[in-house]
Amino acid sequence: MTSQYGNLIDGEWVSTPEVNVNINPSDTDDVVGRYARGGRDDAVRAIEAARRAFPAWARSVPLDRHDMLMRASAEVLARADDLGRLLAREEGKTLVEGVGEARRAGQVLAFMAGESLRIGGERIQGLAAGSDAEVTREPLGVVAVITPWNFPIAIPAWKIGAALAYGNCVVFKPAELVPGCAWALTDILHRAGVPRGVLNLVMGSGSKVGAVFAEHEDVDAMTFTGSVPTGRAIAAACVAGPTMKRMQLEMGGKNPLVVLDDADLDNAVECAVNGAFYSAGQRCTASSRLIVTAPIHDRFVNAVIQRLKSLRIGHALDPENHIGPVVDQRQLDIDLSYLDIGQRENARLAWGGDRLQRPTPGFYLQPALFTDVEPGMRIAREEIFGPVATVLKVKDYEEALAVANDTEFGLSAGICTTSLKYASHFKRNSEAGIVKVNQGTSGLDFHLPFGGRKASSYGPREQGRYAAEFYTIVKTSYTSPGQP
Ligand SMILES: NC(=O)C1=CN([C@@H]2O[C@H](COP(=O)(O)OP(=O)(O)OC[C@H]3O[C@@H](n4cnc5c(N)ncnc54)[C@H](OP(=O)(O)O)[C@@H]3O)[C@@H](O)[C@H]2O)C=CC1
Ligand SMILES: O=C(O)CCC(=O)C(=O)O
Repeated sequence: MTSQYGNLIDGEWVSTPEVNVNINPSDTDDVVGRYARGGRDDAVRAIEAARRAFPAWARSVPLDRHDMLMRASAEVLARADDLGRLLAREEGKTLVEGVGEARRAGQVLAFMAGESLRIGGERIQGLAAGSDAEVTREPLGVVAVITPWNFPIAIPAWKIGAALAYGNCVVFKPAELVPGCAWALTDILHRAGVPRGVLNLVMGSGSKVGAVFAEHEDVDAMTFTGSVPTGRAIAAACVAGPTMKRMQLEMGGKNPLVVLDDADLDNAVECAVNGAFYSAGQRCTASSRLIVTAPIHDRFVNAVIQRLKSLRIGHALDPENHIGPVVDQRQLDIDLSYLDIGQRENARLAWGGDRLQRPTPGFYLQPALFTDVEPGMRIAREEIFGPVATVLKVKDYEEALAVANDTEFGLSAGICTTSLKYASHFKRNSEAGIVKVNQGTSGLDFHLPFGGRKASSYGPREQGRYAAEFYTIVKTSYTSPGQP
């Protein structure tokens, strides 16, 4: 049987003999669809098509790029309920989260449409008499987009939207677990008028399609979101060839949420529960380390547990549920192994961690809260990427800050406090790319720069106007009037 949903290469939908069967993690008997599984040859053909399309697309009229992205945005927004449903079905986010993410994808495309009109530069007087300099931005060429499964439509939209807005061609490889949203987004952009070869979708495995994108010399830049080990492997391949590729790598996190004695307890509990457990904790910005000062610790932990007891975990498409399944058996096994590791490290499993049975066969796990966690424990240092959070008790703000920064990661960090002094100090001294005060560490605005420090990120920021730093290359031109 060939695939029902093909790859888009050089403007044509192409099916493949190998098929990726897309399974619903809420109900493994439910087949979402049969998607193409391309190989190395498909990846090369896509890159060649993008290379051929680039000169014309680079010279395209900004208003045409704007209008095309706006048409795509309008369709994504108009179909947000259906796309959100598809997302919930293939990834396991709840319906509310899925629809919210689809809307965000539509909004980000509209923002990037505007960016295609706002690309600007500078004119600076040169040092020599009569010399003027212009600093302008040009597209890079062919950009490879490799995305993870946990934000199946928003991350592709913010990468592809930016790449196209600034005049680049794209070869796109989504995570194999979530081909549905990637296909739908590509189809929308294709019908919105993206010319032949400018956007190519190659669904297939990371080790085949992704590896070709990283190695091929006709790819000029790589934007990747995923795990740290994959990011490092891709980075090595991107610099190994004759032309080193520009890279933007967004990777993992082990994000701290500090809760001080003076915090508004209800708000702190909401930030913690939402940040750590919604989307089944499968966010690189998840609040997986809750760092709590001693006087408020027991009240906070009890309140979090009470809140967790009120959450319904079940089928992602049931609007009554707050948290869906984890994405697949592999992720479930990882989560369960960390529950075991935590208990062997003598942390206390204060709540949850049970494998849940529901009417449909799915990967359901009760949110788990560890207390009595020490900063050196593996559960406090390694990214789990599931509904498992740790509580670390600290003496005071100074210790909280030190523990918050004591990590190889640096994506997002939060603090719950009513003290301006501590909030301001934390904003200045947190070693994270994103700092939130009295807000959860997850849930970011699409018009603001997104990215981390340390092992979490490499290269220029994504999103907002800052995306131009990655997706364009600066040219400096000098002009003298010449002889009169
Ligand atoms: N910082 C951020 O912005 C975010 C980071 N993440 C991180 O992503 C991880 C979870 O996502 P997950 O999809 O499992 O991450 P992976 O790193 O496993 O995969 C990410 C993407 O890379 C592809 N890939 C895998 N191997 C290679 C390779 N050798 N060459 C090129 N591409 C390859 C995957 O393809 P395939 O599907 O075939 O495996 C997938 O499309 C978490 O660690 C999380 O923290 C997630 C979202 C946001
Ligand atoms: O938290 C967000 O809004 C999105 C960030 C993201 O991409 C992630 O957490 O995986």
